[in-house]
Amino acid sequence: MRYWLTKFSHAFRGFGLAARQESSLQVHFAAAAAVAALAVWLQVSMVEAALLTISMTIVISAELMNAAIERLAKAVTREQNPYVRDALDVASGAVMAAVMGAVLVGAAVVFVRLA
Ligand SMILES: Nc1ncnc2c1ncn2[C@@H]1O[C@H](COP(=O)(O)OP(=O)(O)OP(=O)(O)O)[C@@H](O)[C@H]1O
Repeated sequence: MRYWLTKFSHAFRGFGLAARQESSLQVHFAAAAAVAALAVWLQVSMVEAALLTISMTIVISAELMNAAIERLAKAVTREQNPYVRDALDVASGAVMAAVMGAVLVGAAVVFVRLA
């Protein structure tokens, strides 16, 4: 039991740290809140709400992984390094892919509701 409590405390520490320090994560939180408000206003179905929730969770998870990779990169070297550059850019690409998917899902839900 103590093992799991320790693991959760580490996870919550990481989440809180990223939430405080990563401005892009704060933008995603604001966007998620706006999407949630829009979903309530549009009275989306349970399935649509689940799709929106999964999409937003993927974006926030990708942003957390990106923040983790940025910190690891800084720990590895402060010098210019082509592998570090590729790793950081691929991590940013993962966030961009997640955001594009979430925008598509959001647009589809809005289209279906307003059509
Ligand atoms: N050590 C490095 N070697 C080579 N390229 C790097 C290195 N560090 C950063 N870069 C390049 O600069 C880009 C921005 O890096 P990073 O995200 O760390 O910058 P930042 O401005 O501090 O970002 P943030 O504001 O999100 O903290 C990376 O995507 C990568 O292309």
